[in-house]
Amino acid sequence: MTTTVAPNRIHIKVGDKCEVLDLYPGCTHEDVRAILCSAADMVDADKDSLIKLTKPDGTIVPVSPFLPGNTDKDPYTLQVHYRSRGSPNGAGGGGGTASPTKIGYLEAKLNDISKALEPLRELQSFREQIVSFQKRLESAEKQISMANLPETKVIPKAIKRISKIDPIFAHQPKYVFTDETVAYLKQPSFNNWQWEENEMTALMEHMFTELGLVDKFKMELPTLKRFLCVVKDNYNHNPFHNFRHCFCVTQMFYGMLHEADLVSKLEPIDLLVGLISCIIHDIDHPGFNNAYQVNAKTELAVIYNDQSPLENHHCAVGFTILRNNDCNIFKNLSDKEYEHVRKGIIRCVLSTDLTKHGEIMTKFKAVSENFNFADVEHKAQLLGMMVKCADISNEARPADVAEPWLDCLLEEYFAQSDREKAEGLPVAPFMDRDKVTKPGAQVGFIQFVMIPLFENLARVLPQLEGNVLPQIRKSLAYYQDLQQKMAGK
Ligand SMILES: Nc1nc2c(ncn2[C@@H]2O[C@@H]3COP(=O)(O)O[C@H]3[C@H]2O)c(=O)[nH]1
Ligand SMILES: [Mg+2]
Ligand SMILES: [Zn+2]
Repeated sequence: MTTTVAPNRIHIKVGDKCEVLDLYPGCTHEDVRAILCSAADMVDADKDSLIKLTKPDGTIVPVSPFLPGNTDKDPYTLQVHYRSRGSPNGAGGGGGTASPTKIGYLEAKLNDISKALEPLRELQSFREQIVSFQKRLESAEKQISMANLPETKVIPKAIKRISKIDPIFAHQPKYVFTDETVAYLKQPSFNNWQWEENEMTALMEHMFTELGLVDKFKMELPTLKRFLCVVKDNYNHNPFHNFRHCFCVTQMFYGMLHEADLVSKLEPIDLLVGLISCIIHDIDHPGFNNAYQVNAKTELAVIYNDQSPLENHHCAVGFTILRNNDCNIFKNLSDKEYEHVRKGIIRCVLSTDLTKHGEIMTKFKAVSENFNFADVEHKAQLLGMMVKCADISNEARPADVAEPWLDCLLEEYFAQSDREKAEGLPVAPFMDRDKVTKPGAQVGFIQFVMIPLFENLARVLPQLEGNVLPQIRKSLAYYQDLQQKMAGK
């Protein structure tokens, strides 16, 4: 007997027209995006374009293969905005012919641009400092090349990229979040997909204020905003290792702090270490992992002698941004506090290299036997474990939030393995599009990496057994079941 699986039927409104779309089981996040773009006659929209679906009551619906079905009485409204790499903030009219609204839009834009030019003056001296810094670096480089060495840039990209400061940030809209949103932000089930980049930076800014870090460390709000904005601009537009991943990791860390009532058990300085570690932990990720860096003998592998080149780079880029006075949220810390914060952040970010996983797990198991919140070393280990958990926490979220992340991860993995094949480099089986299936990628990862890691952390934070571990076990059961079905059992 054959059974046909019914598609999920959704009704959407694009401008004046109504469309009926069928989403078949097994379709991916990318498939859904492609179907929606074609319904909006914008087949050339790329993965950076913004797709927004709203219910008739204005609620935003996350674009995912799990879109709830609806009827022609309550169609979703679909908007697609082109977003090119050149305009990462995504402003755009979405093409179309010039109309009075379009002219109004252009006029408003013109106003925005002229306003945006004001802070340029403010930034002028900052730029001059960067230029003089760059000159000094260039002369240092020249001295190296005087010895007729090949032209190797010994300076991490970070230092050049910091010039990517966008003067427009100062005129970004002010966001006011509802009580419901700020309470939801503390939940591990928070849905990241409905927020745009500027909204995510504003949510992160809220975390600093809510945790009392702005007051405690006398942070100036414009400096904090600038720091977050520069961090955002220094994340690359990779399928997975992008600013949205940074936001998710930070939000899960923040969620765990609240879930386990750590705000009262840790010192503000510990919260600061954890939060900044999450924020910078994958900054300027090139989309190719450490194995690729080492095998391809890239600049990063050479600079860092094959020792966690990416994690070292993320740290270096983060601290290069912080060194800049206009972004330095640590400027009012005492020397002792700064030293502690820097050491803690370096340790947390380096702990996200999964090749260090076994060692970190064993050490934490030992301290968890008699964990002491007054012990500095114990707390440093706890923070490292929390950042690691947050980093791999996608499957601790509801399925409709987690699954698109798996598509993103596999897209990045496949791009790497394709390149490795083309360059004749070793290919890891878990990245090979000819060998990987979605359940195959998740079952082992959840069973042998995620669950033992979260269970280890739950020895000290038992509250994770309540809201976080059950969802991870549910994801494991889902993928185990899918794996069996695919094997025809
Ligand atoms: N298979 C699998 N790997 C993951 C998942 N989440 C994170 N990872 C991997 O774990 C790594 C942790 O550090 P990174 O974020 O740099 O890169 C991450 C991915 O390579 C997941 O859900 N499934
Ligand atoms: Mg990483
Ligand atoms: Zn990460």
